[in-house]
Amino acid sequence: MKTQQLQLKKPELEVKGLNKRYGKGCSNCQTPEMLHVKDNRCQHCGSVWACIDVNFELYKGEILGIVGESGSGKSSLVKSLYFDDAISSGSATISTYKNGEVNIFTESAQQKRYIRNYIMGMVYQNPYLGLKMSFSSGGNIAEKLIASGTFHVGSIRDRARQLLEHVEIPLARMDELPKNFSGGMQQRVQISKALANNPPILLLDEVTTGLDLSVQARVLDLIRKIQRDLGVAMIVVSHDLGVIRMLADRTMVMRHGRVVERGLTDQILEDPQHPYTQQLVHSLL
Ligand SMILES: Nc1ncnc2c1ncn2[C@@H]1O[C@H](COP(=O)(O)OP(=O)(O)OP(=O)(O)O)[C@@H](O)[C@H]1O
Repeated sequence: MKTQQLQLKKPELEVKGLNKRYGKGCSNCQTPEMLHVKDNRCQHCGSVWACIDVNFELYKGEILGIVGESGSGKSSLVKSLYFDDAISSGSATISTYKNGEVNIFTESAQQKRYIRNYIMGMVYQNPYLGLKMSFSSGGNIAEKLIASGTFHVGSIRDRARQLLEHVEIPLARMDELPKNFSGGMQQRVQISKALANNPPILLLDEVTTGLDLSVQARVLDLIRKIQRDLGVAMIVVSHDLGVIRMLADRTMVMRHGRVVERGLTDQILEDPQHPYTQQLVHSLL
């Protein structure tokens, strides 16, 4: 989707002024502007401003890539959005949640659980964070469905079959523990679990990092297929511009907690403006 087309639509997710600090902070780092250093770490108390004034929109059915070197704040951003980590300040609204009129970060714990169950799915780099390895693959999906109020065993198994088929897990393995699966299969089960309740937004954090190239390609194909078939809006986090090039319509480049460049992925790859992006792009060539 092109930028002009996107701008005519209401964003699915809109994030404004998101700040996230790890650590208690001290009189020298109450705000990120006070740091006066090249990076985002306070030299006095060691606190880190992992996300600094992050603003962006995510539109229905698009894939937004977030790229940057290790420690640039990519994971902190998606973990904050999924409420894994509490933010320091900022707001996010979702058009399909209370008409986009409520800052999701100030909602109650119960409402945040609702958002995690129905509105957002998350796929982690480490499948141990997204899956219960002592539950079968079908059981993992069932857990998500039960959390959202589906209790009929037949319906749960039907939905689990449908989801596992979608991610190309042989149905004969539905009752096996995912800890016996390969890394690529575990990621595919994680994706199916994250999609269990048809969330309009899917967050994917370095989901192919550490996989063999051929396995990586299969997972990337699957992500593209899901976007095509289901029209889910996705945020794809990766340190690898190759992954971003394959998947993302638009891309944001992060460095030391800040977004230093954003635009159509092709544009960023062909004509990077920020010296840091130029460096990233040249390392890909
Ligand atoms: N739980 C935590 N406690 C303290 N500091 C943290 C914590 N998690 C992340 N950080 C710091 O926040 C900064 C951003 O980390 P983050 O994991 O978001 O970066 P990233 O771009 O996702 O990198 P990577 O791909 O290596 O995970 C880093 O300086 C990191 O050390």
